[in-house]
Amino acid sequence: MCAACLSGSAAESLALCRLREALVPHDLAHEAMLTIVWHSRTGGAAAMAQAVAEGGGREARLIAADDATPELLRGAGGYVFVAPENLGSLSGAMKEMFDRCYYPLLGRVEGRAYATVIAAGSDGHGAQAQIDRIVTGWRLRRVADPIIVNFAAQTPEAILARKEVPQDALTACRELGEAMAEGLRLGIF
Ligand SMILES: Cc1cc2nc3c(=O)[nH]c(=O)nc-3n(C[C@H](O)[C@H](O)[C@H](O)COP(=O)(O)O)c2cc1C
Repeated sequence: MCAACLSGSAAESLALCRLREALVPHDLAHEAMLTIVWHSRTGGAAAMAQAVAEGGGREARLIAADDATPELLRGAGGYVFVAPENLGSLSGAMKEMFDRCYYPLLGRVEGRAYATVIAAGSDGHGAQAQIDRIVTGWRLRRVADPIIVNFAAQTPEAILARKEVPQDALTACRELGEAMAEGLRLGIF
């Protein structure tokens, strides 16, 4: 079991570990044009990150927020940030990724393309606005409309349950990945 997953209950931690293993099949050393940085606790953002990567095809790579380094992010042509909203803002692991990478990349990724996908229980705009604010410092350019998928999870049971992402949301994520990869490949972004 990886260190990042040791905090929750045993069953929850094991499930998250499997999720991480399943979602990191790509060679992290490959300098892909489209880098999808993701964090997920109950599977919603993870499934959407996977769909973005499928759309992006060979030019896309998935990086779990815990595994993201300034070097890996610097090697990307564009970014899709996929994460849950927690307590009105970005989930802690995703915020930690920005805290860790922000200053090493400041002034080194200006003008690159980005987009966001947020998994939410009832809102999602706080997390999205927080990413927008952070990457304004990096001078990234939003190139696609924000995607927020609301799972109508507001009770503790619903919030802790594994999330099933609706097909139309997965399709939107695949199309986002496809459009971003194509735009980067053609030099439009
Ligand atoms: C501690 C915690 C706080 C949350 N706070 C919010 C919130 O402020 N707004 C919201 O829309 N959803 C909130 N949620 C719900 C999650 O965003 C939702 O369950 C989402 O599906 C989680 O994404 P994931 O399935 O990728 O882990 C919260 C969930 C947790 C565990």
